Amino acid sequence: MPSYKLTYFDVRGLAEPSRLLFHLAGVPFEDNRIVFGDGTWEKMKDSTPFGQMPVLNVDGFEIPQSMAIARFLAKKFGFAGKTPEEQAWVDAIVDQFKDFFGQFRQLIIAQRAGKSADEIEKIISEVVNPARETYFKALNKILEKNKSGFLVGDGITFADLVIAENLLSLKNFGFFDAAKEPKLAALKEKVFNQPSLKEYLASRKESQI
Ligand SMILES: N[C@@H](CCC(=O)N[C@@H](CS)C(=O)NCC(=O)O)C(=O)O
Repeated sequence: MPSYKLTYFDVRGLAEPSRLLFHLAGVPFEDNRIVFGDGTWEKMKDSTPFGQMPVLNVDGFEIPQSMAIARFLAKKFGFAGKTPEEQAWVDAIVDQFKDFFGQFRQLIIAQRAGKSADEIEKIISEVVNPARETYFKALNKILEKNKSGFLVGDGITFADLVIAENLLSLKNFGFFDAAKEPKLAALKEKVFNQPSLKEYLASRKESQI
């Protein structure tokens, strides 16, 4: 079996879908967590392929970009969709997440930069809320069509992991209310109730994102 090392900050964030894939598949990996602000990342940044994390190292072969990593692992472990058509939809949903996250990230950046309450409110009302509406509408439409409770086909794929993780982060930020979004809430529960994830989820380090 290859030796896997996944390097990221000590939060769920963009690496968590890949961590979940390892647990879902029962494949051992080194969960290499870099402490934010202790200088370690600054020293290693230039040696990473794109100067960012996560990075997956497979027997010395490095892969950057969180969703490329997740897709690679999902293909290896059988969670990328069963047919080319399913795989296309899994990828489309993950791309939809990336579009949304690009918008949502504006809020995180503004908060971390210490922007004023007015500026934050403007980003929420003009960027985050409209983007969330589009995103939730698209996901609801998909779940209405696909009767399995998962987003694509009749089994769990990495798209379900990406979306469930993102819903948890949105809940932590106050942008996801399970009572108002029953289909999305059911998806999140279905993912987090997977028997092979239970032990990890019960013990993992929680983070806002
Ligand atoms: N599109 C990239 C974004 C990666 C990214 O923004 N990584 C951040 C952490 S979430 C990072 O490495 N920040 C440190 C830096 O840019 O120096 C992906 O999905 O992997």
